[in-house]
Amino acid sequence: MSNKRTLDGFFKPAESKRPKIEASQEVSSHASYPYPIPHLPCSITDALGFAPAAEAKAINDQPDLDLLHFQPYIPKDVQADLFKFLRREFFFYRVQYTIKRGSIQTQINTPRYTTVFGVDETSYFGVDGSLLESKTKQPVPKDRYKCMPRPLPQCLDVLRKITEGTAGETFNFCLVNYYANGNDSISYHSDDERFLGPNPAIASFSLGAKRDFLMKHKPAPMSMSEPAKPEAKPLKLLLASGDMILMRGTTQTNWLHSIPKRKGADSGAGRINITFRKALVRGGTENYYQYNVGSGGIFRWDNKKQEMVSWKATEGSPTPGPPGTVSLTA
Ligand SMILES: O=C(O)CCC(=O)C(=O)O
Ligand SMILES: [Fe+2]
Repeated sequence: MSNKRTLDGFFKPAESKRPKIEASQEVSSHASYPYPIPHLPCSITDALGFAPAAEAKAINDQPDLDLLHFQPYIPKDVQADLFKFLRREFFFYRVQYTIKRGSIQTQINTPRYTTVFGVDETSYFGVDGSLLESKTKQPVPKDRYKCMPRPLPQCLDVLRKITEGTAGETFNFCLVNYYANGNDSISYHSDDERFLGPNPAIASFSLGAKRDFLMKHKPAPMSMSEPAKPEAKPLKLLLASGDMILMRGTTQTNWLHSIPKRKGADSGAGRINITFRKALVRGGTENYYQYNVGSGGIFRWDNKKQEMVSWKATEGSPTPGPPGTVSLTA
């Protein structure tokens, strides 16, 4: 075979020469972060300028259901890079908590890695990262929150702004789930807490492994006065890397959703889910940090081991939990 370079060779994009994911020099830091989070590499930020990459399919042919499904939202050429960047750069938690039903206490082990950023509408972060009251613009008293709210890092804020443009909504919270494999899951629930207000819009992104997204209508309350509504059929959407589901209107009030455990194809691979939401009152901030940060250890992605590993803080680094709690594992 000749080594002579052909014209074709000159004009073909040199795909293999593209740097993997170049590190950004700039970082997002905050007193509440265990360590800084690099800004998105320019290659990813630039590509996000082309989002949404596809028009949305409306799914609203069932009672009380109002969904938009973007397949995909994140352009194909950066889906894998964005997934790897976020998995590598975030700190995650594996939250445990107890619930009491009557006299019986049960320990719940959240079956996925989680993290959260943001603060409810009553507060905002000043340019120096300090927490200010929305009404008075004065510093929020130290004991206002049991948790330590933290601002969205730049890498999520870029996506938040684009998503706000698409959804015609504003968001102040970002929850991140990492499903390490098919054993990780989220059970049937609705994101209808009162602190989100009526008819909350929730934008939900998928990156990495494909997973089923199941939806079913909540049981209708028995009512003599209201006529029976037509039966709602359960729904199964296969969420692929780069997809975004916008859930809005009466969806959360009336429908439950879940990501069930998965066996077989793709069950060994990881998936990141990012949701943007708007919490109106303080209770939302306390709730989101309690169930997505908690008081357990911090986990980081270990690229050699290809798994999340427990991370030990160096002395003097801040703990992300409520002030005064010991939140680092050995
Ligand atoms: O992982 C997903 O797609 C769904 C996550 C979810 O429902 C939630 O975090 O409330
Ligand atoms: Fe949810």
